[in-house]
Amino acid sequence: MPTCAPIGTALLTPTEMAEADRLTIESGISGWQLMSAAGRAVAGVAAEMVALPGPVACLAGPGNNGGDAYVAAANLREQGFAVRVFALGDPERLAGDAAFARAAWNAEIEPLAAFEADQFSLIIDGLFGAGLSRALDGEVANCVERANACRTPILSIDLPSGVAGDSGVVLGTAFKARRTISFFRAKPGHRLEPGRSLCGEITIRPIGILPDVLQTIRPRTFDNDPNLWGRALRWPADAGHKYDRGHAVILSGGASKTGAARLAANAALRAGAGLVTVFSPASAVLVHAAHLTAAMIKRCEGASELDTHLADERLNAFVLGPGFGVGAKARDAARLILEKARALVLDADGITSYADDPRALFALAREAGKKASETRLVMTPHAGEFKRLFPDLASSEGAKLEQAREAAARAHSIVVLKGRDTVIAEPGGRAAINSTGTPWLATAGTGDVLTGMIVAQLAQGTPAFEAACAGVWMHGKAAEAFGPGLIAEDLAPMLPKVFGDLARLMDET
Ligand SMILES: NC(=O)C1=CN([C@@H]2O[C@H](COP(=O)(O)OP(=O)(O)OC[C@H]3O[C@@H](n4cnc5c(N)ncnc54)[C@H](OP(=O)(O)O)[C@@H]3O)[C@@H](O)[C@H]2O)[C@H](O)CC1
Ligand SMILES: [K+]
Repeated sequence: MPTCAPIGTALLTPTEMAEADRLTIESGISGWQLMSAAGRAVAGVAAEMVALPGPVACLAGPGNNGGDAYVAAANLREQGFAVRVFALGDPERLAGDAAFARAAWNAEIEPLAAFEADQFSLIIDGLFGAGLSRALDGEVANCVERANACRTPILSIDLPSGVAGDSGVVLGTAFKARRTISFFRAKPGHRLEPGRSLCGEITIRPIGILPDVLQTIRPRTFDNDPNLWGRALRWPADAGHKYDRGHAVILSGGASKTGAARLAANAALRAGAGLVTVFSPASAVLVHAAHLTAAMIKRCEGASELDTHLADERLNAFVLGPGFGVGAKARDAARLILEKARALVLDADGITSYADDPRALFALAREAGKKASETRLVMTPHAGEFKRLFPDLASSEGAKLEQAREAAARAHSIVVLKGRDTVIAEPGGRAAINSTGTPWLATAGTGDVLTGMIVAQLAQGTPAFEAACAGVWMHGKAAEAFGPGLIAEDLAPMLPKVFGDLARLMDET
């Protein structure tokens, strides 16, 4: 099995980043050194975006984000660019490192009201970064809207001003940047929508903060990439056989709703489950038989037949929901599977079946987890399904990361809250934000395929959080590999390429 770096790529909230600064400064590197490095890095990216002599506008706010902008302005001037600085508030009131930075600029500072966006070849946004504390309004909001309305490219320092670093939520209004440069590690706001889209291309540069500080900070949020879960992923053993790779079961709906189960079944096989069986009502067995080849089919009419089949302990991971139908039959199936502490991916109708009594599901998940000493339930809701089980959490606007985290703790399960910025959260508080995928994934049946990719990892014995993360990542990578024109059936055939790339990536790390 390939090996991979043990820790994930951490995403730091503004509070954690401030702690990283503090610990670094404590170790002997000054705040001014950090700001100088940050400002120089900003100037470097700016010089990639605009030809000499510019002109370049630097917008400087009242805190250290503004400090970075003054350093960048001075550096660009040294390179020969024509630079004008526009400040929000009274620059005489800047304190600490930002006051040093203003002194280093040592030239005219104009008020923000004098800034005219269309007179420049580049705008550097140094109004607010990690210290954003409230909605943009008045003069600042007006300036942002004027800049967004013209075609001048914007380079944002740390975050587009107006985007909250911990959630990606827009407070009032925000710059729409062509590029964003941030330092040391990215923040959740760089990955979560709408922040992610407003950042444009993101560059993360080291500025002298020592990675060791992460041992003290112990971040809980990560990029969903193989650094996080690669070591935990099961690969076929050299002398292994198919039973070593688990037996996944997909529960099918009735005769007119069988496609979803087959999408999941084929994806589960391609994603590495040793065996896959579709449990089908009698009325749908022949429909499946006409389409399935490597996947097996077994009649399963209802609770008592399912109970009988569950006596076979090799059936270790299940998908329930896609095309299954909403109601007591789904609840009975989920209960039987979780009572036997088998791994369960619950999606679509399976989730909706618990809309009236989510706590019954959470209790089953808690007991299954206790019995197996590991999380057994993975839920894969989109925003609408999430709201059915967690109406109170869904009403807290925009804070997707915290919603998923809270839901996972409450439901004793892995919650995969889907979207362009899918969040995967576990009950213990660890969460990952996914960035793979393309807009073409917004098409019928792709969610069914995702359940197959996750159940395949569960069947092989990968722990539930890592199984969900890996499934989500692969799903996105498969879409990227296929490109435009994608439909759900195209995803599983891309997995051989995705696994090949993954193996190479992990060999390199
Ligand atoms: N390790 C690093 O990443 C480093 C980053 N650096 C840069 O520092 C900033 C963070 O600096 P900070 O001073 O903490 O915060 P900001 O500059 O982002 O903003 C704080 C000031 O802005 C005022 N504020 C906040 N929101 C608004 C608003 N909506 N309207 C008006 N004014 C606002 C805030 O006022 P308060 O009243 O809330 O106090 C502050 O005055 C980081 O983003 C990086 O760019 C360092 O250079 C080096 C290390
Ligand atoms: K900014």
